[in-house]
Amino acid sequence: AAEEPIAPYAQSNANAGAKPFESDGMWRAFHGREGVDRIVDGLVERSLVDPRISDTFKGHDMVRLRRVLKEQFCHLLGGGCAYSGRTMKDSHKDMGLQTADMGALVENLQAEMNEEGVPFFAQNRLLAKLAPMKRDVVER
Ligand code: HEM
Repeated sequence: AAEEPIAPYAQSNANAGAKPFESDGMWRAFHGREGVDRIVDGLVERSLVDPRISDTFKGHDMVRLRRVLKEQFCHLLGGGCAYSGRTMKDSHKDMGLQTADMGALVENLQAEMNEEGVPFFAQNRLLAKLAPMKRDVVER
């Protein structure tokens, strides 16, 4: 499916907001590309019907979001993907996100990781990597 055009920006793995895990243990715990694709698709679908946060996603390009979110997770989990998306600060600016929105998204991610059968310790290692991004996502 086609993506909507966006303003140009500098692409870099540094935009992904954290350094990747170095071994392939996490990538395997998430069942590789197929597992990550299922988790990201499920996360987006779950968030689109979640009354707490669904409005936030309206009018945004979900084709692009799915693609770059899959890249970001693959990159961070040590799957060897390059991340081609924007920084976490640029991606979420002017969206007015609050701590509760971050909590809702994390709950949806946990539900998808559970459904995929990702071991609990591996779930928590990913969540610990994402947690510091809160300062770039949520508005002070
Ligand atoms: C650690 C937490 C989060 C991560 C890692 C994350 C990751 C991302 C990524 C990779 C993108 C796409 C960047 C691009 O288009 O170049 C994005 C965009 C977006 N995120 Fe997040 N996100 C997080 C939190 C949230 C929360 C809490 C919400 C709302 C409840 C949210 C809603 C959105 C929306 C609506 C977009 C589309 C923005 C646009 O169209 O320009 N995100 N996010």
